[in-house]
Amino acid sequence: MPKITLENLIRIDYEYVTQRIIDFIRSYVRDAGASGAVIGLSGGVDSSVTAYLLVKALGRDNVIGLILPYKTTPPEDIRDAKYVAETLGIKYYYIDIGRIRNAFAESIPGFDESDKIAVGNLLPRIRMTLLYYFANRFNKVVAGTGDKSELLIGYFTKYGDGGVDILPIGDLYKTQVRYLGKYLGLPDNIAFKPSSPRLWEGQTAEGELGVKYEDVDVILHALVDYRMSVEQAAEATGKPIELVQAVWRRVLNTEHKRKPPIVPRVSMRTLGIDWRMPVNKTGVSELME
Ligand SMILES: Nc1ncnc2c1ncn2[C@@H]1O[C@H](COP(=O)(O)OP(=O)(O)OC[C@H]2O[C@@H]([n+]3cccc(C(=O)O)c3)[C@H](O)[C@@H]2O)[C@@H](O)[C@H]1O
Ligand SMILES: Nc1ncnc2c1ncn2[C@@H]1O[C@H](COP(=O)(O)OP(=O)(O)OP(=O)(O)O)[C@@H](O)[C@H]1O
Ligand SMILES: [Mg+2]
Repeated sequence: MPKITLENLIRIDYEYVTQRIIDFIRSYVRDAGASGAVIGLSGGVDSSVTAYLLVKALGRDNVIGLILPYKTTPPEDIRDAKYVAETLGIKYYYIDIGRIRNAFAESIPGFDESDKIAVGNLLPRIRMTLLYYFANRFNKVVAGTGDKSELLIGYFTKYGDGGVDILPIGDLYKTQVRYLGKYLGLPDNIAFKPSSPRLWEGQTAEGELGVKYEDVDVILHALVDYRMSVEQAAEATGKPIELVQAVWRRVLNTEHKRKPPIVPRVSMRTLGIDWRMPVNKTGVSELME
């Protein structure tokens, strides 16, 4: 049985990966007939790396950044998001989403501030709405920033930061994204910043999940890429079986977030069951070409 380590996981060819992703972004945006991409800049590693890749692929004049802080956003995140936009030389908009968020709070009967998840998830969903406003307005696609770790364990808000058009770094684990950031020239304070959705004060990803991304990543690598059983993955990674089980449970419980909504069959041909249209890689019907 192979030994699965973080050292091996981060030893990938970052030059090759960068080129693959650049080619993907460029051809996708072209084939979709869009003029570029819009991205939310949080000052975190995922959005910073994705922004660097977008600019390499599309040129700085075709990328728009949105900096969308709420009061739970720390000042250093705003500073880092501005640093990314200004270093890349892209146009960016700064919109404090406090008033929008509070309009929801005031409009919802019985709004319960103590429900961290229901209330916190409003923030990514407000950001998604603003990203699509700019995408519609300037004929752009919305670039998502989810990485393979977050996508597989479902650590994102459904139709919030999960509501996007493309996921350029979706096949890279969080730890790999950090080293890709270094390769692309991101400063260490962004590349190695502890991950956080900043949905409430003091929230960190590892605090909420109860497991470090370094562990999540090797465990997922064993379970998903090597197709190991939970027992095999525990042995190959040297991680406790309870931890491996907990990660696997997250993967299974969040499958609904990675799938289009399900339709029950009541007719002769049903979406998602036997309606299959030949489409090109942008999802547009090939019959139109
Ligand atoms: N089996 C099923 N089939 C179809 N739909 C199902 C379902 N189970 C739940 N659902 C639906 O999904 C909803 C729950 O999912 P969702 O609304 O996303 O809510 P949930 O997964 O509970 O919360 C989002 C999580 O992602 C984290 N997050 C959010 C944003 C960014 C980041 C980050 O990494 O930075 C992390 C956040 O801290 C929180 O832990 C349910 O209310 C229900 O509507
Ligand atoms: N204050 C913000 N302004 C603009 N976009 C934001 C803001 N906060 C979050 N987002 C968007 O939501 C995405 C998901 O947040 P998430 O925290 O997972 O990513 P990140 O901050 O880039 O990296 P990390 O997961 O390591 O914290 C961000 O990448 C960004 O596109
Ligand atoms: Mg973050």
